[in-house]
Amino acid sequence: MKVVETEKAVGMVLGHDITEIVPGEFKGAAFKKGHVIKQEDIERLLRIGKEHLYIFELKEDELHEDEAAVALGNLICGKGVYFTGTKEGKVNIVAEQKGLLKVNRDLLDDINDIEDICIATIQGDRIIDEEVLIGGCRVIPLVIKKEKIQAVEQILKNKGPVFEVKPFRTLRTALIVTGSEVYKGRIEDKFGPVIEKKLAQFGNEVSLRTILPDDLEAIKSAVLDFKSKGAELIIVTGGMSVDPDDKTPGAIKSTGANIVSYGTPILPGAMLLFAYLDDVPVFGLPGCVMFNATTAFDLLLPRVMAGEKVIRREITRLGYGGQCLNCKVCLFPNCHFGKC
Ligand SMILES: Nc1nc2c(c(=O)[nH]1)N[C@H]1C(S)=C(S)[C@@H](COP(=O)(O)OP(=O)(O)OC[C@H]3O[C@@H](n4cnc5c(N)ncnc54)[C@H](O)[C@@H]3O)O[C@H]1N2
Ligand code: MOO
Repeated sequence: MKVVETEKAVGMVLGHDITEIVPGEFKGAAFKKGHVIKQEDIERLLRIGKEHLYIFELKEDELHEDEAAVALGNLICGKGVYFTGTKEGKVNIVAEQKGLLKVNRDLLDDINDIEDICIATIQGDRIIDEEVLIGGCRVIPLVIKKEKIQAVEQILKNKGPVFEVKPFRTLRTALIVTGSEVYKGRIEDKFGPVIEKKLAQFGNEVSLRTILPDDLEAIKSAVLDFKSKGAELIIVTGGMSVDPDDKTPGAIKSTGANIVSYGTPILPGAMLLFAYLDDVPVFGLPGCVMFNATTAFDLLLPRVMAGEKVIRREITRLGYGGQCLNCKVCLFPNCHFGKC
């Protein structure tokens, strides 16, 4: 550490806490060790009686914690994500827009494995609103070797960033409500409104719709017909389990759709079917999606709406964290459900 005249210390790093006492009002650290001295600090420092300061001397190959946090923020934040100014050596990572939060877990782990680097985050693959906190990053010591940040750069090269928020798309959506009891008017359709409400979260609505009895051929024809009419997302409700009248899985299969998963390791929602008819995602939704606040559908729909192709292994992995606790007040997505 070297001694520097206070008036010449702008931009330099304070080497120790500076205590200020104003009788009857204040006693405490006016400036903390590690603070980067600004022009507006000079008068206050002189009023505390500090005409000279101990200053940290950063070597050529070192970065102050504030600079390091900013360098990290620049490296790890991708599209739809920004980071705030530094406070006590840390920056916050925040969503710039509403969308699907993506966190590259492998890159995150590799970076956090570097000693003295810290990135904390919420889990990804969930809806995030604009201006919501995603995480924070910082380095641990007050000064860090530049090579540590260069190591982060190397990890991310051609692979990064760690964080991204993908905007949701508008998809021309078809809804096929099945159930002879609904078709024949014995009961009112309660599934349709639930689906509309869930789609509305993404600014999406139902463009094509029909109500059908539990008839395999009728359901199959409707799926193919809506596909030919330009549906970009097809949702079929009801008839998904094991009763003789449950025709929906067979009907979706008979369209030639590629079944990604029928039987998801998620509760509620085990009877959900997810398929692609060419590139069009097709959901078969069991009755629980109408009844429960949160199900397998809420885990997969955000990814589909962000334009992601969902593969079987990704659904398989959802078993870990796939049991909803059916809390009295549902906090989803701020809970473990679907966070593998
Ligand atoms: N023996 C078994 N029974 C059930 C199983 C099982 O594995 N073995 N799974 C249960 C699970 S889990 C669920 S979830 C439901 C799946 O239900 P489905 O998708 O087959 O639904 P449905 O049988 O068509 O209807 C169930 C129930 O919901 C009413 N419903 C359906 N659609 C509508 C609508 N559009 N509007 C209003 N009400 C609707 C329907 O009338 C029935 O009361 O199966 C469990 N059973
Ligand atoms: O699996 Mo049902 O599809 O859980 O309630």
